[in-house]
Amino acid sequence: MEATKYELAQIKEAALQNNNSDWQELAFSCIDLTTLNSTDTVSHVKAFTERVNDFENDYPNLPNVAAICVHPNMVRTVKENLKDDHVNIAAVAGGFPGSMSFIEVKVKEARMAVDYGADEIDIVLPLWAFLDNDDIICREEITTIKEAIGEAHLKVILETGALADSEKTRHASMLAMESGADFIKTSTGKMSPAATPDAALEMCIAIKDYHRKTGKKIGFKPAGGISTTEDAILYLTIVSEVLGEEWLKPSLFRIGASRLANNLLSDLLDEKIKYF
Ligand SMILES: O=C[C@H](O)COP(=O)(O)O
Repeated sequence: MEATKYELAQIKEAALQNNNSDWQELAFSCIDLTTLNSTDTVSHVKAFTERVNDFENDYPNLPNVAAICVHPNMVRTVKENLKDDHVNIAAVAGGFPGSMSFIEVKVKEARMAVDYGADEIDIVLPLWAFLDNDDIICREEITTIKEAIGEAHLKVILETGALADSEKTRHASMLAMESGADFIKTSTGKMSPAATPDAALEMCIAIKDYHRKTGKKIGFKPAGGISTTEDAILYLTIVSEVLGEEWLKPSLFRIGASRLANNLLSDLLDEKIKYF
């Protein structure tokens, strides 16, 4: 089986070697800077967006983050305030984080987020169906939401911490990609375990298999609990080892994180920084 070709222990060794400023900058440029708290307010999201606007002036030698990721009702605030055209707006939708709603509501929520300005929509695989082996419902939901959001990119969160084994992770990955996911994402960040290197490895192998079969390049987004530079470089290294350097760019790799940016920045600039 393919998985045996990749030894996590060796990838971890390679990640130690990769932990330099080039890789740290690359990791920073792939961040979906996330605020997904139930206490998020319009004023908080506005201030959060303004930090991203200011970043280019404050750190002209560094790339900005790839996207700001918020709840769907906060998309409008980001859209009204975001000045950097290169930073995308991502919204979680579809009954995030549980996916426990009606398909009609999920579609409407995802579509409304796009109408308010989201470039990317992050939905959760309906685990309530997947864990009952009801692939048909899962495929229908993803396909329907994909169709409803038009040109916006769709990320499907597998919530790998809820999947029993690597086979399930591989199966969920394939199902999501076959149903129209532009990215597959590990976790919501709302349950434990969240992102893990083992799940990331399985998902990257599935992306590679899918690319071999179809020629389509699907992106990968580890998210949930990723807060240190070392974590970020490890996920980049997994992608590099399995999928190759071609995947090491924001169009095919993101890290969803609420706490990582300050730590990466601190390591890049060699001083403790709390910017975001
Ligand atoms: O989608 C992104 C995650 O919710 C972020 O999780 P985190 O707050 O643990 O970094």
